[in-house]
Amino acid sequence: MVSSAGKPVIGVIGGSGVYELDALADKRWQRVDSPFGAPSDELLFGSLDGVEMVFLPRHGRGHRIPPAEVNYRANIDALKRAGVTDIISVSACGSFEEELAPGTFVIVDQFIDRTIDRKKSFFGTGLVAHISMAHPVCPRLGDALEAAAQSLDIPVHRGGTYLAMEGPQFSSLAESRLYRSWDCQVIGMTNMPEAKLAREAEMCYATVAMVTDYDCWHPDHDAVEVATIIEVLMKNADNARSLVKTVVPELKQRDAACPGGCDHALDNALITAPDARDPDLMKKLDAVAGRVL
Ligand SMILES: CSC[C@H]1O[C@H](OP(=O)(O)O)[C@H](O)[C@@H]1O
Ligand SMILES: Nc1ncnc2[nH]cnc12
Repeated sequence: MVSSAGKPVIGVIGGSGVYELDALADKRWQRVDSPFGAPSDELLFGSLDGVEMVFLPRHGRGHRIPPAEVNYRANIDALKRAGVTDIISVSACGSFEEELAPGTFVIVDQFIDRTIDRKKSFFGTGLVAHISMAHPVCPRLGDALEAAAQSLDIPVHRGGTYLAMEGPQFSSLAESRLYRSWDCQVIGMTNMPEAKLAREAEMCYATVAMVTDYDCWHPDHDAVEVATIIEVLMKNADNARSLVKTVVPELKQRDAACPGGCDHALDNALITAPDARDPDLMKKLDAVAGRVL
């Protein structure tokens, strides 16, 4: 089993507007099957500065899949099967704070999950697991992303809460105000259950939430529309590409296991007695939970 103390394999999940990773050398798209169904697309394998990389467009090439229909379990399972140790999630988001203007990259550190119609766990009847989500973002990945953004002079903000909404419709004004009153900093539709599943799969996970709009609460800005998001994303695409190119070499060598314990998340999580476990489910979990099964 791959350990995050050794050589990392960096996965990038590309959100809206990010459907390729041009910078990769020796690129090849390859199908990876998962017992949890079909991932959003083939995986793009390659390397960057000698580091093995795997890219997956979250909504598929051409943006075919809406946020609630993304098979998050298949995506995370496929990345795990591909050997990925660390996931950088690149996501568009709306901002709830004046200071987090469009173009800002927010390295969030918390999530509130308001999604309602998604499969949120690899585990279930026959093998029950309860992992900790107290600190859902990998501190080592977050540090590296923050430092890389600073070195590139990209406006970056460390920390903040990402409200994951169900969508696909954007929020009403009342909802937008409610989330602001909850002290959320940004909003999107995809990072949950993605972050939960990455943790269950013992992978380091961090989000670069790229602010594209002020949702609909700001008196001086129009309510968010897809056209605005794409316009801002196009302007930020170079920054996103540069960030990935800069951060990956920094993640190359590591002397220790994940300081946040992401790579041992299942150590104390399984509660089902060994003789009560479902062999079929255990088989499906060979990649996600193989280390502890
Ligand atoms: C294209 S507008 C809304 C869409 O954009 C964000 O997607 P992603 O997180 O994959 O960048 C947002 O969450 C919505 O899914
Ligand atoms: N305002 C917003 N709400 C939800 N998802 C988004 N993605 C980008 N902007 C968004």
